[in-house]
Amino acid sequence: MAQRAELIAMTPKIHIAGLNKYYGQGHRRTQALRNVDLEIAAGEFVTLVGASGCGKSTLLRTIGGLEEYEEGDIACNGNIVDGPGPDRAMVFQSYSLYPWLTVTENIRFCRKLEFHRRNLTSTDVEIASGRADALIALMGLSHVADAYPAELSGGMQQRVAIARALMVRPDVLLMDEPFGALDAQTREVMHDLIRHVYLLEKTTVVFVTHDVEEAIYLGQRVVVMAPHPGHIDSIVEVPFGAGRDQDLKLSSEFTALKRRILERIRETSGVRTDLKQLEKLTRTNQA
Ligand SMILES: Nc1ncnc2c1ncn2[C@@H]1O[C@H](COP(=O)(O)OP(=O)(O)OP(=O)(O)O)[C@@H](O)[C@H]1O
Repeated sequence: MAQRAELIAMTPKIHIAGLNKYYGQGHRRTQALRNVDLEIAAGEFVTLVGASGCGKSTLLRTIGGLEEYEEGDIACNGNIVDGPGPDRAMVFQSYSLYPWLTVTENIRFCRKLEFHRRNLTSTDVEIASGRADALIALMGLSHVADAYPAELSGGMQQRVAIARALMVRPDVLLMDEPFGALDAQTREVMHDLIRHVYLLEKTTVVFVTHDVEEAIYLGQRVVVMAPHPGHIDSIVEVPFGAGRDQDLKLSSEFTALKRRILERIRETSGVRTDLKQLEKLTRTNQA
């Protein structure tokens, strides 16, 4: 099997070089990302972790074309990213479904818009309907296909949002803390579901999370980001193969990796220093 470096050389799905990103103007201008270099191969599952404010969402949104960038390059399939496109679908923590449409209608909706735009034929529409039905089955939504979002649990709503994102057969699925609002049990189910879908659809996935366990369980590589300004601190290869189950999280190899990444996030977040300063301040005030 080809090594990752060879894969990237053959098919660099996402290429990021020298990316600097700023927010605001004048004296309010702040740098959110500094000199980010990252290459992601076709079919890779990469997770982004790091302390709050280190630029995970900014990086993801910039890849998605939702944020402009001033310096550096981002390319998807060799094409410079200068806005959103059907090659990159996004899934957010909030499900952002259309409340007045059923599950099936939500999933078909954006594809319908595309048909209108591109003036496609009824055969294309039929093919899309088949795709929608397949995704509904794949995501375990068949029994709620005619329900409205308000009638579904959070986990179910997120399944609909993922199915909708997959509807356009994106090359890259960009996920911003998609399971952040779900309870622990539902998250576990969603982890196994998203891995199953990923292996089946062979999509490239970039996934932002606060949860290091989630990042290791899902990813082939974990990109650890650090703040002030946001940058890539290190990239950790996950040594586990495609066949993963929940018991993996209990293995010593998994917990050691988790400890290593958590330690790195603590080191780079500055929280430890802040606590020390706070202790010092408290002692001074008490003296
Ligand atoms: N629209 C915006 N305008 C100005 N500054 C912003 C904006 N969005 C993000 N920032 C700043 O950019 C930096 C990176 O934010 P970002 O949300 O990307 O970090 P994050 O790692 O995703 O954080 P979290 O884990 O808390 O969601 C932060 O300092 C944040 O305050």
